[in-house]
Amino acid sequence: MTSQIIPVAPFDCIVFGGTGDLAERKLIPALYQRQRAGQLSEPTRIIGVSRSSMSDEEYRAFARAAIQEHVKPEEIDDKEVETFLARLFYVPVDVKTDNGWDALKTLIEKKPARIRAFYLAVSPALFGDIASHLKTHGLITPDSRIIVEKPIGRDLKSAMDLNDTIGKVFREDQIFRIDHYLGKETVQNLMALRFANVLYEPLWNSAHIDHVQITVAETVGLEGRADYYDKAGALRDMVQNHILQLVCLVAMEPPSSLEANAVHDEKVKVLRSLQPITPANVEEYTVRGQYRAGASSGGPVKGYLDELEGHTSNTETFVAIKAEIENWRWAGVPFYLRTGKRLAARVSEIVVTFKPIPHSIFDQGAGRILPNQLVIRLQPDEGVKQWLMIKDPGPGGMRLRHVPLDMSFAESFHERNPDAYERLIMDVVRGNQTLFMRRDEVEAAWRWIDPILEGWEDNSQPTQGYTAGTWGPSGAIALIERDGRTWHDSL
Ligand SMILES: NC(=O)C1=CN([C@@H]2O[C@H](COP(=O)(O)OP(=O)(O)OC[C@H]3O[C@@H](n4cnc5c(N)ncnc54)[C@H](OP(=O)(O)O)[C@@H]3O)[C@@H](O)[C@H]2O)C=CC1
Ligand SMILES: O=C1O[C@H](COP(=O)(O)O)[C@@H](O)[C@H](O)[C@H]1O
Repeated sequence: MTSQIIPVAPFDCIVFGGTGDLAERKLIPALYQRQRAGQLSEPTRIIGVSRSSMSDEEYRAFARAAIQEHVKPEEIDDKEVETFLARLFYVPVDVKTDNGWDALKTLIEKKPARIRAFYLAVSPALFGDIASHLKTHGLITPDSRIIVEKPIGRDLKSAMDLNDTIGKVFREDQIFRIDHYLGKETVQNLMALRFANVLYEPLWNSAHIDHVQITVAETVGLEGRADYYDKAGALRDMVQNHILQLVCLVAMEPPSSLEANAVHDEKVKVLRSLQPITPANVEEYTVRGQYRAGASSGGPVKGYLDELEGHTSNTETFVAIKAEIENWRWAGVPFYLRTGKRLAARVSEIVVTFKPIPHSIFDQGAGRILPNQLVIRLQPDEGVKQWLMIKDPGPGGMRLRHVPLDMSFAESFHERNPDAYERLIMDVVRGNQTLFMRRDEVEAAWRWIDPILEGWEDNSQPTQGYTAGTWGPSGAIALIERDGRTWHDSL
């Protein structure tokens, strides 16, 4: 069975940074896929903006190459590509100056769609210039939206400044702060699993759950992003946003509806309930790592410092944290979080481990009774596995076995799984904020992250080396093993 695609209202998507990496790898392919799915209606336009001098035709050639490079060959339909490219326009603007804005305004107002989405795919340092020029040139209509990418700040103060800057020009309901993890299929399935079944909710608390693990492991290294990454590190790059958003979705109370504010309210409560990690206990609760030369599936790989070509750096490419949520539902249930680059496998998953049974009626010959586990796999092989104990089939007496009830989405559903950006951009056009971050969420996340950063700095906490292609530094293993638990084997 295929789900029905409902076209969205026509819109103008003005992509600042239209020639950058994000536009090339994610935004143009995502918009093309929505064209192919029949979701774009006339007269939707995509207007690329950056400093480079380029004609519309040259921008269309850039977009054609982006589609060829980043869309699977079997998903490239020449007719749809041509229809899509005809929607593309380009205006050179240096957003720091007044140059180019009049030309942009003329183009937008020539055949304006009611909905305008300004996508800021540029450095956050340019957000203020863009917002104020949009205002002074009268480009913001009541139906305009602005889409901002992470990083939203590098600490609480800078995040508040950025939010203030944008908030001077756009209403909160017009601001769409993207966290692409929220657009991933399985992340939304987590909501379905929790709130569309009666099975889990009665068990979803400290009486029945022993602990939760969230792993976001990557095999890639710096990928040419040293300038950004070395100033950010894994805590700012992945934990402040993606991982804390996953924590929120696992831990939040049932919202009264899927309406955006109802969901945001519950997520903010989780973030505010996170037990602070302070300079006094940061070494006990966190581990920082940095990869050294090693191997990946593609062969030998350089260490982080080699990739920086001679700079010294204490930036973490790996972080593990034991987080605790101080509320009735979760008191005493640790959330072990880990993320890193150049790890042993690319895998993102949430593992909920239930408590052991209170008493066994089986004799020793039945084997070990392992706790039930719910494994929600975000990527690759999206799906959910519920691990249970069952009897080994056959006449050989009572032997127990740990087996998964396996719901692999790829096997269960044969539809193409849209990329997170496809879903999120369409939600922007629909004006649906549910899968975006509200201002207070971003700031509450920084409020928890800032003392960790301060603690690392105050204690000069060094990064522990780990060999590329492994699961991170030994300290990360010790972090969980000293609580008598182990990391879930994600392979
Ligand atoms: N790449 C990714 O996968 C992700 C990126 N992000 C965020 O998105 C943003 C963009 O990232 P990315 O695409 O990688 O960056 P790039 O450096 O690849 O692209 C930057 C873009 O901004 C344009 N630009 C720079 N200065 C100006 C200016 N003064 N006026 C107008 N345009 C300008 C550049 O074009 P030109 O030089 O021609 O002006 C280019 O199109 C960053 O904030 C990044 O952190 C977030 C998540 C993922
Ligand atoms: O936001 C980011 O996410 C990517 C990982 O995203 P995924 O969808 O491929 O899991 C990460 O590589 C990057 O450093 C970070 O900025």
